[in-house]
Amino acid sequence: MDREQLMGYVRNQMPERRWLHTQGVMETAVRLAKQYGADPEKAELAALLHDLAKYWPIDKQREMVRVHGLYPDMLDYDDVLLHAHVGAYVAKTELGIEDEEVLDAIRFHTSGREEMTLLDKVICLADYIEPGREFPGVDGIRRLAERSLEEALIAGFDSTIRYLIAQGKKIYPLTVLTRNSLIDQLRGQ
Ligand SMILES: Nc1ncnc2c1ncn2[C@@H]1O[C@H](COP(=O)(O)OP(=O)(O)O)[C@@H](O)[C@H]1O
Repeated sequence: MDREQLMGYVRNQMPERRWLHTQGVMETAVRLAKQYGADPEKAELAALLHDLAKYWPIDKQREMVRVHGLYPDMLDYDDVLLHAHVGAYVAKTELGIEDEEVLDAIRFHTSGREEMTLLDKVICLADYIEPGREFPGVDGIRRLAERSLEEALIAGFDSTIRYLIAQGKKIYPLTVLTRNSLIDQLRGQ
């Protein structure tokens, strides 16, 4: 599929407000990629595809994670985590995306992972700060994004972890490991 076909495909998978979010993530990811030296084309592609499975029925997502062995430990946590792995799987097997860097950035855009690549960081942060986002603290994260990907991402994960604690929800541990790893990176370890 070419870029226009992929845009049409993704747009058909989601309601209009999520398509606006996707476009916001694309613009922000390209800007961050240029600012921090990642590949803007890969950033735009990963951003376009990152939420493609977000509105797929949860039963279908759970089934795909089980059947295809996509990070099955996620099945014990919030279902919202699944769409990232399902999206990467669909991008690879149905949309012909072969670039593993792009696929990983889709795969880990919600949870993060230890030793995130530059592209992973760009997509994850763009998802937090695209212009349509309005959660408490988002402007502070936007300001941090002007000087440090890592500081901004830590603030983003802090906000997610605080939210999960306030809701009494379980925290998928990879996000905690991701945050620890980003703190080590900031300290130059
Ligand atoms: N480590 C985690 N453990 C459990 N749930 C998480 C974790 N990280 C993120 N989430 C859930 O995922 C949501 C964010 O997912 P995301 O794909 O960015 O959705 P949206 O784009 O709608 O904000 C958080 O609000 C939280 O509910």
